[in-house]
Amino acid sequence: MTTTIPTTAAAVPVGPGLSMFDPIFIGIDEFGQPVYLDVIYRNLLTAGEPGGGKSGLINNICGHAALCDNTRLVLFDAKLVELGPWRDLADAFIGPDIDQAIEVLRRLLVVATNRYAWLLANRRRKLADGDGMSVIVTIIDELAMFSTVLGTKAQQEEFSTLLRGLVSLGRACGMPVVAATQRPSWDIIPASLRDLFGYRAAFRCTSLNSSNIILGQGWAEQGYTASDISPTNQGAAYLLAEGGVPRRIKAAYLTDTDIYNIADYAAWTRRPSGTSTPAVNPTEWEMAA
Ligand SMILES: Nc1ncnc2c1ncn2[C@@H]1O[C@H](COP(=O)(O)OP(=O)(O)OP(=O)(O)O)[C@@H](O)[C@H]1O
Repeated sequence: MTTTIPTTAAAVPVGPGLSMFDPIFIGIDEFGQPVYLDVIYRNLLTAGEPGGGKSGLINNICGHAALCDNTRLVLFDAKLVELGPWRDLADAFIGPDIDQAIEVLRRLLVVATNRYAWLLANRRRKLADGDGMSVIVTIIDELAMFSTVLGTKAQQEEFSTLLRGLVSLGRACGMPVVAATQRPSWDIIPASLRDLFGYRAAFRCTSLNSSNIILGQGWAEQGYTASDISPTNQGAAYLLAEGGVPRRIKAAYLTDTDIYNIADYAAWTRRPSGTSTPAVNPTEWEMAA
């Protein structure tokens, strides 16, 4: 009997074939059922006190996006270490630099505007799987660093205005935004910004008011408050999906080793000889649709 040893594939499919249009697994609910998010059409805001588990949730999204074909990452992390493991496969990785943050947001808005022109020309309202256009996922860890700490007041305001623009435009044109903050207060998350996020995850908060700032006014009074999450129950949160009722979840947790392993594998699948070809030089990345 003759056996044929397959030759090494010239290109390994990403994922394989994983897409941002696929539901993203992020953990389980209180009945042990898996919880999935459709981040492609809904931005995600995650907030809660330090150590509550926000980064865990964000890393689940990053891991999924990193493994997806035709998906690009734009990462903002003033602390560098939270999203740092994914930096090699990101189109842009912005550290504690408000000028760069503003510049990149401006470019993203240009891309979003171009995509709307494309949608209009094609008699469409939103991007769909199969359009062939890349999904650009923007992830911001510690929103407050860019909107209240780094730079001048004018720069912080410009950052916040541009971000508001991207969050409102991005969802229909394949450019979702995921943002996290440790400071659930009105100056960081005004209702006008919060309400643009179709998903909101409230990790442990110190007060009913903080929980309401994330989920929306009135939920704490109805019994849905992240202040009832035990400090030792990291990764537990209330997740609200637009139009629904907050749901208690426990985010899946990736250790640092898991994260680096996924990031390394994803970077390998995205190598120029693979099926997905990122910009050769991140400074020359071409985000236009
Ligand atoms: N889903 C989870 N399951 C079990 N443990 C978790 C989970 N999420 C987080 N933890 C534990 O809690 C610690 C803090 O989590 P994480 O860094 O995600 O919190 P955070 O809210 O992002 O904090 P910070 O705001 O300081 O960045 C982790 O190092 C881990 O030990």
